Amino acid sequence: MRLLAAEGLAVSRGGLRVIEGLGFTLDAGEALVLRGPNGIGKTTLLRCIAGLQPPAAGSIVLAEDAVAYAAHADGIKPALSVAENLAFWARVFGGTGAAAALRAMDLEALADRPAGALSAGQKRRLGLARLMVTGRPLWVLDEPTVSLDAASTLRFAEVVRAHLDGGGAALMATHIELGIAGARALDLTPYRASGAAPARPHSFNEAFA
Ligand SMILES: Nc1ncnc2c1ncn2[C@@H]1O[C@H](COP(=O)(O)OP(=O)(O)OP(=O)(O)O)[C@@H](O)[C@H]1O
Repeated sequence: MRLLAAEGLAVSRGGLRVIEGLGFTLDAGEALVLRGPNGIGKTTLLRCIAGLQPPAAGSIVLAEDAVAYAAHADGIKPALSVAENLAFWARVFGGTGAAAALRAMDLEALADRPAGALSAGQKRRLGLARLMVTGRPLWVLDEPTVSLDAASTLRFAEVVRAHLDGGGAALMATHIELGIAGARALDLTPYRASGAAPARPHSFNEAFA
C-alpha cells in the first residue's frame, strides 16, 4: 500500500528555495533514510511532509491521517508524568498501546516521573515512544537518535523494524547508520536548488507559515 508519493517537489526555507526536482514514494513496510550535508534541506522537506509548511512546487500525496511526526523538539508535556504523557497522546490520536510503548523504549521504571525531570536521552525516548501510541502508519523522523545512548539507539531501531513489519513506514533524516535491514537511502545533494532565488515575497514571515 502506498503511503506517500512526492513528485516534482521543491521546498523553501526562510524564503529561499533549498531543494527542487525531487520525487520519491514510500510504501507500507518501507524505510527511507534522507542523507545529505548540514543545511541541504532534510528538516525542511520533513516539515513539508508533516504539513507544517507548504511545498514551493510539486505535489505530496499522503494516505489519510497517515503521519506521525517526531521533530527536533520532543513535544512532551513537562508537568505530566511519563505515563500520563503517553496516555494523553493516545487519547489525542485515538491510539492504544501505552504499556507496550513504555516497555519498548525502556521507560517503565520512569513511568511516574514528571517528564520535565527526565534527562535529554530519556526525554527523547519518551518522544519516540509517543509515535507508538499514535496508531499512525507513516513515521516522519528528524534525527530521532540525537541524545540516545548506544543501547537506546538499538532499541529504537528494533521499534522501527517492528513498525515496518506491522505494515508501517518510516521516513527519516539521520546522520548515523541505524542498521535497519532493507532501508533505502536518498541523498538530497543532487536536488540542491540551483539558484537559491527568493521563493516568497520579501514580506513573507516564516513564523506564520
Ligand atoms: N528558521 C529558519 N529561517 C531561515 N532559514 C532557515 C531556517 N532554518 C533553516 N534554515 C536554512 O534552510 C536551509 C535548510 O535547512 P534544514 O534545517 O532543512 O537543513 P538540514 O539538511 O536538515 O540540516 P542539518 O543536517 O544541519 O539538520 C539551510 O540553509 C538553513 O540555514
